[in-house]
Amino acid sequence: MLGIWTTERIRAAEDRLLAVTPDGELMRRAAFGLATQVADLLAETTGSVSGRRAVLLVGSGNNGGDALWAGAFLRRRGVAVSAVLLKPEKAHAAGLAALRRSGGRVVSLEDSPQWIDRADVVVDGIVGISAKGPLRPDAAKLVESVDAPIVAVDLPSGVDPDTGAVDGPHVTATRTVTFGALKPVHALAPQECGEVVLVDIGLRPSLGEPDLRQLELADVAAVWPIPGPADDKYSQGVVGIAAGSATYPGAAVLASGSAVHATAGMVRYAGHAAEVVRSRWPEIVATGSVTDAGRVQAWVVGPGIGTGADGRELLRHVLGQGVPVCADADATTIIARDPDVLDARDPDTPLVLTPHAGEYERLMGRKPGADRLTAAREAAKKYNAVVLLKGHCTVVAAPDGRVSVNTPRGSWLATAGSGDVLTGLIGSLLAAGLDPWLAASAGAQVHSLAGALAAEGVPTSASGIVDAIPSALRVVRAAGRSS
Ligand SMILES: NC(=O)C1=CN([C@@H]2O[C@H](COP(=O)(O)OP(=O)(O)OC[C@H]3O[C@@H](n4cnc5c(N)ncnc54)[C@H](OP(=O)(O)O)[C@@H]3O)[C@@H](O)[C@H]2O)[C@@H](O)CC1
Ligand SMILES: [K+]
Repeated sequence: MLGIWTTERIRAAEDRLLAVTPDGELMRRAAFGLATQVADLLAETTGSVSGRRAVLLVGSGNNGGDALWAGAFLRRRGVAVSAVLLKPEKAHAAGLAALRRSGGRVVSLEDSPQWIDRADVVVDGIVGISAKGPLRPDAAKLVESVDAPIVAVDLPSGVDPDTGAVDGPHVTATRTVTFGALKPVHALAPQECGEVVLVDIGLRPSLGEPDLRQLELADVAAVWPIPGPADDKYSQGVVGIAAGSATYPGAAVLASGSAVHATAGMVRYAGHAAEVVRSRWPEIVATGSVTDAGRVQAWVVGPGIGTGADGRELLRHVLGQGVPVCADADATTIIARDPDVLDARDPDTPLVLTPHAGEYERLMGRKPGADRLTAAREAAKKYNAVVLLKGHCTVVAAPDGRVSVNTPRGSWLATAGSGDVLTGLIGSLLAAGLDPWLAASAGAQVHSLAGALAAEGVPTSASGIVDAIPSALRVVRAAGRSS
């Protein structure tokens, strides 16, 4: 599991480490790692390093200092380096001196276009973890004129370090080289960061527990229930699906199919779409009502059940069964309109809510806003539930403060019915007894992997995502074996 720390925590850890490290040492470690990555990118994109041209965009802080020191290291490898200083009077003095000693050139803002035009690579050292807001006009103009691949120092300038929010001009990097630890921006703004490379500068022991986590496929493999010799259909978990209606059976078919593929456990369906579900998935035991569904170890409730009195009663019944519940779609709306429905739930019974931004607004009375980590955390606290906040990056917060982020593999999940598939996955994992935060986090990973595999570069459908779940699980298992 990858750990991610907020900039406040990073800064505190850096201060502790700086106090016991010779002056300038951390920056030189960071800059050496940066220079190596810039040289590697030059080799990859042009076939050589020596004789190539790098332009450094240098802001007024230590981020610019990293770029200047890296420029000095690149000179040793024969790269022609020019630095454009956005605020010459505030440029990092030691870094600038090192660059000058190494034979690097400093060019004025006015002269910069001719150097930027001829650059093989541009290094973005405009601003790092002290960034506030989008790029300022002078920096924005420079960045706009760049055609060469950009290596971002620590993070792409103009993107918020703690939320990944983009609210105006910013850098879109080919590669981002960060130091000491991952920051939220790296998980929340994958398109702006490009490939993220972490350079070790010895910070990890000073950091403590991460603020945010990102599951790797090997983590998913470690928790995903795979039947062993002693397992039967019950020990893998029996999941109940209360979804869909006679008029709209699609949600029922998708959530049920997803559950069928997710684990080897048994799937029960209860609702008005029983006929359709049975004919599509003969392995499912389908009945007309949740009251005669039989024993289940977790419920999926919500997609397509409607938001009227029947839907409300259905939700109440399911919440009162003392087993984990994943409440989605219409169930979220019912809870938002009538939170008393949650009285049916024993507070110790795990509940997973899976709102998109609109449902979040209904639940919380406000939009999630740019800080989606805090938004998800607050909803998790308020509802004493695991909250999976959908969006380009899916954030999963638990009431105990744990948060994970699932960085997408493209935009393939933006298709009708995709959410029903996710709910089915999470429900199956809950039935298998997984911790609800892990169930939601692992479900989101497999969902996005199945989406990418189903799409293979062209738009796919929710049914396509269901069909790709076995392939996604094979990829997950392979990652588990090779880790
Ligand atoms: N500490 C360490 O040991 C290590 C630190 N390291 C490195 O230091 C970096 C942090 O450096 P930092 O704290 O000096 O600030 P940094 O991010 O460079 O910003 C500087 C100034 O930029 C300005 N500015 C703000 N917003 C802006 C915007 N939108 N657009 C344009 N400009 C903007 C604002 O100044 P102003 O112009 O307002 O005076 C702000 O004060 C970190 O990311 C890592 O790269 C590594 O070397 C490892 C060791
Ligand atoms: K930067």
